Order: sequence, then C-alpha cells, then structure tokens
Amino acid sequence: MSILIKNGTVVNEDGMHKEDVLINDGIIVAVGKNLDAPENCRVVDATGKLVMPGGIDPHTHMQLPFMGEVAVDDFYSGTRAALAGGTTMVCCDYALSMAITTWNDKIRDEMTEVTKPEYGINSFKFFLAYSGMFMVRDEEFYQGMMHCSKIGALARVHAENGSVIAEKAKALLAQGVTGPEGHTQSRPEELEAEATNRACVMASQANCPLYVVHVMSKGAARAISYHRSKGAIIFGEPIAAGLGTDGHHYYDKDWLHAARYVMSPPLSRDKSTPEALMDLLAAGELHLTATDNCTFNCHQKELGRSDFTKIPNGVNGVEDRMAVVWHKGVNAGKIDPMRFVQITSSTAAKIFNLYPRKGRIAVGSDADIVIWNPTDMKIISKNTHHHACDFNIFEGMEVRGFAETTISRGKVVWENNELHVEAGAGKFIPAEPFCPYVFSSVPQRAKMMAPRMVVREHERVAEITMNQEIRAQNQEMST
Ligand SMILES: NC(=O)NCCC(=O)O
Ligand SMILES: [Zn+2]
Ligand SMILES: [Zn+2]
Repeated sequence: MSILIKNGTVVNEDGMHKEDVLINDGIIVAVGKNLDAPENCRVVDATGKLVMPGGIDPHTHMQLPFMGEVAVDDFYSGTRAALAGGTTMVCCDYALSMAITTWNDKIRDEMTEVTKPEYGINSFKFFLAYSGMFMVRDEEFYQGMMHCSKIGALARVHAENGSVIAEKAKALLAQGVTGPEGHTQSRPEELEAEATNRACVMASQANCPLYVVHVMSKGAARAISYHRSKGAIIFGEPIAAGLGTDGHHYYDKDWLHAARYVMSPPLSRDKSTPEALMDLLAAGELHLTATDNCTFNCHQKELGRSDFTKIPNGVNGVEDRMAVVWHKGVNAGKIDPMRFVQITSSTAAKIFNLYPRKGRIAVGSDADIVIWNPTDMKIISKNTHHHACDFNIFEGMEVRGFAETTISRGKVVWENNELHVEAGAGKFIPAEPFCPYVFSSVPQRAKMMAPRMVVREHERVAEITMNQEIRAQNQEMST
C-alpha cells in the first residue's frame, strides 16, 4: 500500500521545507518537490499542515503492577491513546527498558543477557525512591551503573531520596495529615534535587551515561545542568504533566480531585516551574520529553482515602504530550517546530539507538508520521480522550495545534477523529547497546579515569632485588 502526502511542510530536527512524502510498504521511499502519485496510491493533502516524525514517548508504564494495583492503560488502550495524539512509538511500535529493583550476581548476568540482539534491551532503570518496593541502595545503584557502562547500556534513574520521604510520610500521618497534600509535603523538591545530584555524581564516577526520568523541579534540572557543564553524560527528561500543570491541585478541597494528581516526584508547588522547564528545554539544558504515563482510575485512587501513601502514584500523558508541548513551547514562542521535533521524537530515537529508522522523515526511515494541524484549537477532556482512565489531568485545557492524521509504519491509524487500529499490530523494535550518540566518549573518559600508581623508592629496590633473584635462579637452572 502506498501513500503520497502532498503540499505539506516537512519538519525534521534540522530543517523544514515544503515537500511531498511518498510511502510504500511502511517505509518512506521519496521526499521531494512535486512527487507524482504511483498507481493505486492514496493521496493525502497536507496543505497548511506540518508533516513531522511521529512522536516517541520514551517513558510510559502500560498495565504496570504497582502499589497493589495495575495501571489501567494496557498496551492496547495506551497505544491507541498515543496514536490519537500523534505518538507512534512507545509503545504502538515499542521498545523495552528494564527496571533493576535489587542487586546480585544473577541480575548482573541477566542484564548482560538481555542486551543481546534477541532481547534488544539497551537501558536499565534504577529507583532511588519507593523505599521497601523498588528502591536500591547507593552501592547497588553504583554497581549497577558500572555494569551498564561495561555492557553499553544507558542507566536511567528515578531520582528522589526515598529514605527521607518514608520518614517524612510517617511523621505527617502521625500528625494527622492523611490527604493528598501529605504526598507533596512528604516529598519536598530538594529531595529530588539531592537525589538527582547524587545520581549524577555516581554516574560520573561509574563512567556511565545517565538519563534522569521525570525531571519535575528547577533544582533537579540545575543539578543536571551543573554535571553536564563538567562533562558528565547526562540527559534530562521533563514530562507532559510537569510542563502542563502544577502542584496546586494537591491542596484542592475535593479529596478525589487532589488524589488524581498524585504522582512521584510530585507536580511542582512552584507555579513558575512548568514555564522554567520549557525554557530549559528550549535552551538545550533539558533534552527530550516523555510522559511517565501510568494511569489509575478514581476507584483505584480511592484506596488511599485515609492514607496518602496508599494512593497509587501515576497520571496520564501519552495522548496529550505532543499537544501540550506544542502549546506551551511553540505557541508560547519558546521553541520552533524543529526543536519540537527534536524534543518529542528525534532525540529519543538517538538516545535509544533507533535513529534514523525512527525520529526522521527521510528515505529509508519507517513511515511513522504525524500530520500536524498548527492552527485549530482543541479542548483536552476525559470525554474525548482514548485512555482507559476515567479522568484527565489536563481536563479543560485549550490547546492550539494537534495531531490531525497519524501514520504508523505506513498505515493511516488516526484521521477524522477516528482510530483505525488493530490489536497486536505494534512491532517490537530491538535497541542495540553501545549507542554512539550516548557512548562515544566513554572509552576516552575511562582512559582519563584509569587508576594511577606511584612506584616508590623502597618498592623499586624490592622490585630490583626480586628480579635479580629470579635471574640467579634461572641461571642456576640452566647450568
Ligand atoms: N511516577 C509515578 O508516580 N508513577 C509511575 C512509576 C514511576 O515512574 O515512578
Ligand atoms: Zn518514576
Ligand atoms: Zn515512570
């Protein structure tokens, strides 16, 4: 099946031009001016629209078993939602990242095993939060990153100080603060900044590239920026929730309203943070966007009615990320469409070693394309979204710009506000280790970090004496 997208503006991370795009059998076969439609080719008119690489959301949790519940967006509903929002990979096509929640020799060997081509995993995630669940100790994290560096895998980190959070949560409950406001009070922003700084220091010492997921505060972003300025290989990922809204919701009088926003790290209580995170994305101090999509329904959130530590953590985002980032970034005049492509698609493809197969409109790339309407408005709502979840944290947000048509590996899967998808059509895309975009300076850094030994006088004397004795013995043996 071939498709010709005509009259649009093709946007890549490094340029935008009025060009047509011809697709055949799931692959882009031509990009150029005034392309002719082959026989039996469907022509899609993109006049006034932008033709961009489909979004890549590198951080989602579909049907995650977590805090005694299972996230309600499964791989089917979650990827439907993604496609309706212009995201073509998480997901729809998907790659996997593996969480390391404890540490021993067996896990180290299994990490080596799953980076082989037949498993295709090239990143591992460590949690410095969720004490008693997923949290690893510093020495486990450090050893894990040493191993990541050896096998060419990217380390990812959820950076919050889990031990202090656990103590603060206990104290708040004892003082009678049981509602969702306790969630944010138990997790002050400096606990995210501290853990982010610690993670960056340890990654640098382990000579391991590090990807910090869900950067939610200015302090965490500053830590990343500081360590990058010192040459560490660090990537920072703000998410749609943190760019699109803030933590005032936790103090809402309506318990359920407040509980819907419970996620970790919490949304920032500083109202200027969403804009600041977008500014840092614009400046290149933060590098790409994701969502951490991990949805729980209202009745699941209710499980924490009398104890905020039991509210399942997580919010939506995979459907609305592209529109929220466009609205808060491009419409606000902070980023241009090319930077938009970079932070929603191409950089993720590069970091996870999928570029230019994914994340680019070019001959030979997979035909994962979003045709973007940059002029019309849309109101985000649970009534029209495609999540399995019964609320939306962006409810009522008016955005200008949205995915009008989504093409996933050459198939039109979203148009005229309708999905045309088939369960199981998503393809696993194995990700190779030792990604050049991430690992190229690691060997030289290793040389610079190699241990240096000072041979001192008495050791030289001992060495000479030993060599003389060996020579004498050899002589004796040969006579
Ligand atoms: N972020 C969150 O609250 N839930 C998903 C699990 C995680 O990534 O921490
Ligand atoms: Zn997390
Ligand atoms: Zn997550």
